[in-house]
Amino acid sequence: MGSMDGPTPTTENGRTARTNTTCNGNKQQQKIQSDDGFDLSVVAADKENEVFRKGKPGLLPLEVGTRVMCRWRDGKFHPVKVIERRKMVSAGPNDYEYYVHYTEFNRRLDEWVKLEQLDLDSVEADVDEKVEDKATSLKMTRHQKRKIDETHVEGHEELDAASLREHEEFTKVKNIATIELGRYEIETWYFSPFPPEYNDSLKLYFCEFCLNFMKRKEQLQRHMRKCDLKHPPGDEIYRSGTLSMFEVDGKKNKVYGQNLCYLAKLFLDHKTLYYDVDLFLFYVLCECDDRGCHMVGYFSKEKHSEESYNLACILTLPPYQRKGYGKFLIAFSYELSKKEGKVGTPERPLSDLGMLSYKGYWTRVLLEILKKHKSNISIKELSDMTAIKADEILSTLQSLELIQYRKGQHAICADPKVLDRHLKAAGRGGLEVDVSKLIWTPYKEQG
Ligand SMILES: CC(=O)SCCNC(=O)CCNC(=O)[C@H](O)C(C)(C)COP(=O)(O)OP(=O)(O)OC[C@H]1O[C@@H](n2cnc3c(N)ncnc32)[C@H](O)[C@@H]1OP(=O)(O)O
Repeated sequence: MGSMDGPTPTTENGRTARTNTTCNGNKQQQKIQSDDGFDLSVVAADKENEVFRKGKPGLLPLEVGTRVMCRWRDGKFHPVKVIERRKMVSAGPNDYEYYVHYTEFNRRLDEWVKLEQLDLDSVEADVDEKVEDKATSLKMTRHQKRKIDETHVEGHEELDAASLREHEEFTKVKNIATIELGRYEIETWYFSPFPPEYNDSLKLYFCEFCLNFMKRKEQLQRHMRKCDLKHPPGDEIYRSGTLSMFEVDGKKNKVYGQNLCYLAKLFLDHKTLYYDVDLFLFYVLCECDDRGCHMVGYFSKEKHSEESYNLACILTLPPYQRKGYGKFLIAFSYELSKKEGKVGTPERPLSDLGMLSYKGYWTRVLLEILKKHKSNISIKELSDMTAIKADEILSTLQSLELIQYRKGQHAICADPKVLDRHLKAAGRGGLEVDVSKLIWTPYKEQG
């Protein structure tokens, strides 16, 4: 496979990518065929690349910021940007691994790749670094501010450009690669600001009940012999079959709340990590068996929200995703809002998966009501029935083209056939919340 100068393009994919891109990765290369159908452009490109590599002895190691094509797990080449590089153990001068961001994909797919996964012929000549230099030499941008808020490391307002960049770079690369939680080993998605003593650990071991985390398996085994929790600390407010929901008060269970935030940040990108867990309630969903209650996912909720947020962060742990638990958690958050007699909305920004789940939930809930009531119902009534904010009802129905604007007013036009078509397209409903099993009163500050 790869030599010190880069991979020899012997695979079909390598060859395909090469024929489609030139050295700067943008222009399409003309396909030249010989009489017997052999693709001569490959040979031509190989020659050209040879020259390119020889002509650019400084190509390797690649600079941070380089844009290049990279072979992904689907076997195809995709454009990436190099975020970071590291020398490999027992390495030659150019033996680096590269941490890349696939520019077409979400950041959770960022990963370390080997040189042979990169198509060096597609390296773009200009490295982005200069542009980034410019940005960091200016005052802090909104984006940078947000990045810092995300990880909530205090004192950043004081940072000079160099330290700021150092911090940005630090958070760009996933620190923990995998975690062990209960019977699952889970690959992480994003950076999470664990205390510095965990910085050198690629894997962390979590107690699935108290969520304490450790660097070594033996520590976890020792801990499990002592830990007397078999479910999240707090009140069980819902039980239906094997499914239970626990309400954990961040003020009463500070360490648990913080551990949960560290864990959740590994799968949440644009969310602030609040150390100040006192202000939150955590609703932890569990599948229960004779060994205990195993966390499936959770959502957090501010005790008092001025913006009528009924959910701050939501997570279904990856092994449990796409099984309807996300919609269950969303439905649960609205059931709590109904009990409070308030409308609610999730805190922004929503992630891509968060947005998909919410849109799916809103669509299904609204269509099912419209099916029963035909169009004789107003947005206000829908909002009262569902605890969904009127704005979100309007935008959902607008996206389904069920709203007409007549005489200065929005009117719902719901043809039963159209409703059925949309309902079919809306997919599965998710796990149902059986409201009769919810035993809960809204949070009240204790005197
Ligand atoms: C306010 C906020 O916190 S925003 C941040 C939201 N949280 C995150 O992004 C954390 C990481 N992601 C997750 O934890 C999960 O993906 C959640 C919580 C968003 C959804 O949880 P899940 O248990 O997978 O949800 P559920 O099984 O009910 O599916 C929800 C719907 O979202 C869509 N969806 C969810 N995941 C995917 C996916 N990977 N690809 C395509 N569609 C998806 C589908 O429409 C799905 O319904 P379907 O399976 O019937 O087609």
